[in-house]
Amino acid sequence: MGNLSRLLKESWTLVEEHQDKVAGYFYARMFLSNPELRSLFPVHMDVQRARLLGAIVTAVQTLDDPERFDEYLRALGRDHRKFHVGPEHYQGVGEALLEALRTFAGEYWGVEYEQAWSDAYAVISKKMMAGAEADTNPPFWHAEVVSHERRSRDIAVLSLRPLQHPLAYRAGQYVSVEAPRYRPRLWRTYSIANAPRKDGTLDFHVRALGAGWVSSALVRRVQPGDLLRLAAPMGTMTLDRKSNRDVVCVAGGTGLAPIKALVEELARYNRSRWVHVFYGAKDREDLYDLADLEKLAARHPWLSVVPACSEDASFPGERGNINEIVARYGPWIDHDFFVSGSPTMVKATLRTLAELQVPPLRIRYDALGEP
Ligand SMILES: NC(=O)C1=CN([C@@H]2O[C@H](COP(=O)(O)OP(=O)(O)OC[C@H]3O[C@@H](n4cnc5c(N)ncnc54)[C@H](O)[C@@H]3O)[C@@H](O)[C@H]2O)C=CC1
Repeated sequence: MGNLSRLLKESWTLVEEHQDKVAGYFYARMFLSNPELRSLFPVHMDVQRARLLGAIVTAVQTLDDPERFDEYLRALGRDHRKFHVGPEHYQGVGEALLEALRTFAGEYWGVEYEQAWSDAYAVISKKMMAGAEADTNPPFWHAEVVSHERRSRDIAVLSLRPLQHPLAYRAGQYVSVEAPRYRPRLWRTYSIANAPRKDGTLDFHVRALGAGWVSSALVRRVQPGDLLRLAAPMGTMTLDRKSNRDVVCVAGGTGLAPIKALVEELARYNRSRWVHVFYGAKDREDLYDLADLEKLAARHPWLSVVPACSEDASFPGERGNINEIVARYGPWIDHDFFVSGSPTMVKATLRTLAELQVPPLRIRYDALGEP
């Protein structure tokens, strides 16, 4: 580990416990120096708070992996154009960040840490600005809801058509979505659930859960004809066309969305790679897209689908958490992996794959929901 990376990790432990407070302080400071930004960010900042801290933590943790760091930050810069964040704002943001860290780190904060964060922020902001500047797309797209289908009590599949400009993306990527009519200025990320289509339409799989305000509006209130807004595509969970290894996809719940897009993409050109999809849900009602997946498997002999339920004792198929099911079907030493689901599901699956000795470089996942 490099010295900078060590200093960042070390100093982060001083504030880690107070993440919420650091974020609150940071935003208050930033809006004080850039009041014009306040009206563009959500009234309730919780989601954005988590996102900022997630971004910092990811940047800090991936400093040893320059390529991932680079694309992640460029995408973050493009994504922030939706808040009209421009090059003139970055200095004030950096000052607010350092002040927030200094305030909450306590007596162990020192010159070395201050310098490390300042250097890291210089790299971060340069990459974010470069990403934003190179982006010739609009800061966000208006998209019309063309269909809305309830698939279970709290899951819906929506189809959207971007107006005016096409939205170019790669299968497996995700975008921030806003429902201005119902939840103005609140953006949440969702994966695009289909490979790019000629008519430009995009599918989303959404589950309304607890306090998920945007998700509950998307499931329970949004109707065909409504206008939503979408920001720049992000994420690195995409196919490597040069790989000829067989593929294993592990999906938990609506984490199926990007996996479905990848399978559709493979269906356009794949002839030689076996593709195994493990699809986990709590009960059979939650296997909301199984019928579609089975249709795809019937059409493509290289595709197999294994559904599993973790809380449905009479399900006539595999039962258990999806990572355990994957382990039962191995060995998987020579496969490419795609993993998508809740953060705890992703973690559990990564642990299982490590036990199965799958090389980490063959595993793709996006920490969606965290950053
Ligand atoms: N909607 C979207 O576009 C996307 C959603 N996601 C994320 O996927 C998640 C989906 O949530 P739900 O549908 O509520 O799924 P869920 O909580 O009902 O879980 C579905 C399955 O995932 C597995 N699982 C869950 N927790 C686990 C754990 N701790 N260890 C091992 N396996 C576990 C189990 O097999 C379970 O049956 C959300 O966190 C969402 O943020 C991820 C990518 C895209």
